[in-house]
Amino acid sequence: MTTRPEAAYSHGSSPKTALLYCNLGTPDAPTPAALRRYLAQFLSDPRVVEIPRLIWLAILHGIILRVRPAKSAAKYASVWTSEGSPLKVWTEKQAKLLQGYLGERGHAVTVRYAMRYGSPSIADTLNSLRAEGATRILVLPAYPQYSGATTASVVDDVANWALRTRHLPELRFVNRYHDDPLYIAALAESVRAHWAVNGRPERLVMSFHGMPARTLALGDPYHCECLKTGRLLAESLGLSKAEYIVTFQSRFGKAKWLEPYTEPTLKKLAADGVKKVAVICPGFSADCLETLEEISMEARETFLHAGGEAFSYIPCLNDSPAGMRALTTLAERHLQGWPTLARPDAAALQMQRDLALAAGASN
Ligand SMILES: C=CC1=C(C)c2cc3[nH]c(cc4nc(cc5[nH]c(cc1n2)c(C)c5CCC(=O)O)C(CCC(=O)O)=C4C)c(C)c3C=C
Ligand SMILES: [Fe+2]
Ligand SMILES: [Fe+2]
Repeated sequence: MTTRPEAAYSHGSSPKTALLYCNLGTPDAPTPAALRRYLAQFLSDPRVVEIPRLIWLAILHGIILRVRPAKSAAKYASVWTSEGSPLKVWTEKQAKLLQGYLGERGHAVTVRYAMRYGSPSIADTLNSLRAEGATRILVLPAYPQYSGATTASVVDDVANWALRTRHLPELRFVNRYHDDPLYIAALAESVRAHWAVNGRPERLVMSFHGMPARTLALGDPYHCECLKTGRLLAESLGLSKAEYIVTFQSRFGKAKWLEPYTEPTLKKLAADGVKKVAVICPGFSADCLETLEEISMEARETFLHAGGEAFSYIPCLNDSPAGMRALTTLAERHLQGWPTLARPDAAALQMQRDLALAAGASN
């Protein structure tokens, strides 16, 4: 093992705490070439595609990377903004806000964001944080529900960086926040705000990113955590079992994925006479291709085409104050014991306010 060269150790530097907010990653541009680079890195991750390596690499390079980049690029082009990919724009904004909210609560913490695939990479960002003197780093993956393909893959990447690093910071990881009361309250608030404008639907469809069905039998808690988020959100909104449904989207490949699938469910709802639905994607911390194109464009079209009359999409938490407060309190909980507090009174007061808010929302 060779570690990369690092600055000489200097005595007496004060400890510094940082937070690394990690999201999935996105292509640099909505072009086939950028998509090819992004998909090659993403789909070569053995956490993401768990089929025998040699067979998979032959399929990936022989077929998928020849066909998919152009198709995906066209989809990305339909959601691309003047500032770039929505996922990156939101993730960057969330990291800035998180730094601000933590600061307001009296915490001196440097917050950065990184992407598991593409840029800025986790390794580069960890190197910069170390160069800036970070001695303790809390890694917060932007995934409310744990899965091997997402959360564990972030941990792999950090561990790979650690293998090449001599002077390691103290490291902590957030594994999940699928049942966090403030996260659920933030989702519920976004649904209520949406209903206030668009009216109540006959069904609330909660669509989560899918995973191969076999991962459930292999011990991945993702499916259970999605269902729990769905149940808690429904309880918080006072919805009966008949008024909501949890579904799984973004199936990739021919294998069976977690069911029920989102689009066929919407088709069936329309065929059964349901005229008005609202769709929320609680597993995505920020709007991205999968929500803006697959749900708000494609799934809408499917539902309306099948006889539905009103389809509304409820945006992700993005930079909403309630969502940001949930992330901030989550970070605070995981930072405990690390002396980050410049103003302990401010943090304690805010935490009390948030807990009171969550208690109010769940009543
Ligand atoms: C939120 C959790 C996610 C899980 C679980 C997940 C699993 C997973 N994804 C693929 C394949 C693709 N996903 C793609 C995009 C994408 N996936 C997530 C999140 C999860 N994926 C997000 C947030 C995004 C959007 C990224 C963006 O740039 O906006 C794509 C790329 C797009 C495309 O070509 O369709 C692929 C491919 C697999 C195989 C998988 C399961 C284990
Ligand atoms: Fe995905
Ligand atoms: Fe389950």
